[in-house]
Amino acid sequence: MGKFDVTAMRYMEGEHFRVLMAIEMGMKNHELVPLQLIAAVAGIHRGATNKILGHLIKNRLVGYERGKRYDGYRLTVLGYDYLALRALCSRDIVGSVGNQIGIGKESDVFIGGDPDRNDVVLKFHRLGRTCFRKIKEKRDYHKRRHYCSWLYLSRIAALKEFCFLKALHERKFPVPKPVDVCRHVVVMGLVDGLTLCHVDELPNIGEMYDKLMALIMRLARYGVIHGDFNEFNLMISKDGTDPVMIDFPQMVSIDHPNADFYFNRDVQCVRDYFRRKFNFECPDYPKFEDIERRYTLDVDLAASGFTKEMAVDLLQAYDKGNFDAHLEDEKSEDEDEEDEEEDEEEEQKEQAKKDDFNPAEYDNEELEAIAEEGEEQKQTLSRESRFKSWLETAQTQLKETTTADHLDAKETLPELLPMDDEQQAKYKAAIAETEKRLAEMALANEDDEDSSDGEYEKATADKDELTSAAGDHHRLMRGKVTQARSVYSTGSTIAPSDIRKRLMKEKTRVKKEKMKAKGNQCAIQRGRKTNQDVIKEYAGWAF
Ligand SMILES: Nc1ncnc2c1ncn2[C@@H]1O[C@H](COP(=O)(O)OP(=O)(O)OP(=O)(O)O)[C@@H](O)[C@H]1O
Repeated sequence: MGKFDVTAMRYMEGEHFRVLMAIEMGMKNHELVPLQLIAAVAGIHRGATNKILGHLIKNRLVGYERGKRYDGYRLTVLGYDYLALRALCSRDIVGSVGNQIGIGKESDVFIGGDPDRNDVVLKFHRLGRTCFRKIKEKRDYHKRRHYCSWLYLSRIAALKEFCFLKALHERKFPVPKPVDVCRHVVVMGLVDGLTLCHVDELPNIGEMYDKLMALIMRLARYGVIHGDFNEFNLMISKDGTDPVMIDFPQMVSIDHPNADFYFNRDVQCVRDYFRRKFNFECPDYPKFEDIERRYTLDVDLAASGFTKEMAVDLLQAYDKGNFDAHLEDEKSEDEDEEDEEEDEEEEQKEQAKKDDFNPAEYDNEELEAIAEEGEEQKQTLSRESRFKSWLETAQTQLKETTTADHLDAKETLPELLPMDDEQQAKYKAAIAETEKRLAEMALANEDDEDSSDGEYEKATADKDELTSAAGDHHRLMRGKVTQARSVYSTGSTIAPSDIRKRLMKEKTRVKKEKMKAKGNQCAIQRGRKTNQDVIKEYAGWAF
């Protein structure tokens, strides 16, 4: 157990603490607080804030992290300790910090001194230090960060302890003197003694046993049950005569549904310990039925500064056991890798989902365009019957006018049309109409793709027939025997629905590629952007 290193605090100025406080405030709703926000909250120019942050990072009061989505700063445990100590110093509660005198599951206990050099104990609450380090649980915690950040939980744990300490001390229970609470630090009087687990000899074992049982009963008369009344939470004065309760994290009311269970467990704990350690057994011990309630300490505690909401949050954190985010900086590399792998897996899954063509994912503009196309298609389909009848007429006319043989021609079609005006107009109109139909059908929606595709192919064939028939007719009229010229078509051999799908996929692929920038790459871009902002801001200033 070492000394609390407060050396860096000597060299810190008001602005350093302002920046620390800005990060603390930012962390209420940010996992990582961006530089811009810190500068804005602290009211210090961004360049100066950057410099201060550099100093704080060097002293490990602040951490800088490059997150997946954004970069920023977070307060370290030491940074939070410094903030609390600074506030306690300015309140003239603490004047010095010394050695660590105790270490609990959820706290570090240091000896300190007030400005008059009287001893005080500083208990720094650190929730979830030793257990519950599984990644899954941590992830779960991150998802619920908004209500159980380690800052918040440590703070309410300290507040709870201080409220209980105060209430018990006022009622003359043997507890350390409560001095003050700030953030996650409780300041209390020093108990000059040893924890019961470290006491090997007692001047009067029976008397101590009675005192402990009497203490349990007295608490019950006041309406509360300790809940964790064991050798680790009890201190014995140096002369071995007076017990002092130092910790009561699970104190419950005697109206609690499981109150008898907690009460009996406390009693049994003391009995077992005395039998094991001092070989002392006593047939007399208090029973839950013997309790006569006289006071309402439980009600007073409920009405103290520690609200019900805080109690629920704290209990949830204890139950879930996932409140060790502050240990992230101690997290092993393996765990980091696992985290990243899992994140990547999640991203890949998301990506795979997006790969599937889903019109619902397109933006409004695209949806509107598709709807418009649908309308057009409806109109087209309503004219379908007219088109069919027209086509039939054209086909019969063609049969009448064409011969079986197809003849060759060197000239192009427009040049080869010395037909009479009526015939020329008829063919021209038929071809133009067919081409128009083909163009409309190409734009038609894919909802009825089967039917429209069939029609489309049919129309293409008809048009080709019309064109070649026009050529044949012309050649016959000229009395020349020619071969059918190679026909041309404006229609594509790929179905329009396929083309549309491919275009849509192409669009999404381009979008997806843009989204792929992540990790370091993304962080570098963000860094560059921030630098650009800073440069812009300082334009015209000499450094
Ligand atoms: N007021 C005090 N005076 C002297 N020593 C203290 C005081 N408070 C705590 N300690 C020392 O610090 C140690 C840890 O304190 P405490 O039990 O309150 O922490 P904790 O985190 O609640 O521990 P746990 O949950 O493991 O019981 C104690 O065993 C004791 O040695």
